[in-house]
Amino acid sequence: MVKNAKVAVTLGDPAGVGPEVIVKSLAAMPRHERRDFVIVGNSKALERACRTTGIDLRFGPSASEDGSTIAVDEVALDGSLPEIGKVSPIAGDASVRYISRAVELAMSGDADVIVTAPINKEAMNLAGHHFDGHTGLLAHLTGSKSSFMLLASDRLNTIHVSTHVSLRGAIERAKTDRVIATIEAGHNHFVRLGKKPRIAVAGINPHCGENGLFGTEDMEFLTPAVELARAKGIDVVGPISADTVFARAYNGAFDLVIAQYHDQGHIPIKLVAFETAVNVSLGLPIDRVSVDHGTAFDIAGTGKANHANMLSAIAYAQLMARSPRQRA
Ligand SMILES: NC(=O)c1ccc[n+]([C@@H]2O[C@H](COP(=O)([O-])OP(=O)(O)OC[C@H]3O[C@@H](n4cnc5c(N)ncnc54)[C@H](O)[C@@H]3O)[C@@H](O)[C@H]2O)c1
Ligand SMILES: N[C@H](C(=O)O)[C@H](O)COP(=O)(O)O
Repeated sequence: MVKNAKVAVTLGDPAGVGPEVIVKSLAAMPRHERRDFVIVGNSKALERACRTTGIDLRFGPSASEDGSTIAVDEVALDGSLPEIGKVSPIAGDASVRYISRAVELAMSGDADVIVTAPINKEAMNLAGHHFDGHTGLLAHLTGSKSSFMLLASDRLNTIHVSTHVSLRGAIERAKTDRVIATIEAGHNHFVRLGKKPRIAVAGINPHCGENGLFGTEDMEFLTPAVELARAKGIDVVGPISADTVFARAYNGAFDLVIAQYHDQGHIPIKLVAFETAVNVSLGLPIDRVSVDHGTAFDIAGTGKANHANMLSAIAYAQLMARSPRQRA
């Protein structure tokens, strides 16, 4: 068991609210706990966030014993510090290189877990890094065949069969094999955290297609996936109509809902737990937890960004670091 988990926190897009929520979170924790963190990014961006928020923190290449200096693993910007609140390829490129460096730390054992501040996907793609977000990029960097996005909160958890694709693409992806793989990834995660989860699969069509009246995908692909997963000993039911399954889970009937596409799972979670829900990447050889909000360019540089979500991500990351992975 890891005692004091070493947490690598990536800065996110330096033009967004990432640096602000990081410095606010560090300032909110007892000084000695700051020794467990290394920020992967640029001190200049952190210092700017300190000025914005009126926070007094010191950064250096390594943490001091008493936690008064916070460790920064410097990743040089390819240009000057990007302007706050603007999409920029320099910021997009930097945000990818922070993640890449954090993966090196995690793969080598120099970090137990990665916590990520938000990146801007437009900026990342403008810089020539053609990924759909952290989840796909992390799969690429770790040589993983697939990765899954879990959104976790106190009363509602949902893992997605697909995420950053068009609705048309999502329907194409909601096939039996992929649904089973998603059920298994979610199941294994909960088992790792010490719980045998009760899982519900959300239908893809209105009322699960109503026996083919509104589409046949539920009976063709989702019902067999549930049957096959049950045969593997997983406590899973469905498909259940997506308009009610999240409310039932929120009220305690299920520990995890399998969402068929991005917004099906994201809307309910962000509605009930925008401040506290965290985004967890599953199916990778390393652990990564993130805030569930984005770069919020509309408020970046104002000091208004709420850091509660970053604190939740850090707490969930520490929980994962204390929970050993199951051997295959
Ligand atoms: N973890 C991530 O890296 C992540 C997550 C979500 C979105 N994104 C990316 O962020 C960019 C902007 O996305 P968006 O505009 O759809 O969503 P967003 O979460 O950045 O903003 C949505 C709304 O929530 C507010 N908000 C967000 N974070 C807040 C905070 N900490 N405190 C107070 N208010 C906050 C914003 O001001 C805005 O009004 C996109 O490129 C998107 O892909 C990244
Ligand atoms: N859909 C994610 C969310 O809202 O939390 C977000 O875009 C981040 O995705 P990645 O973790 O793949 O960057």
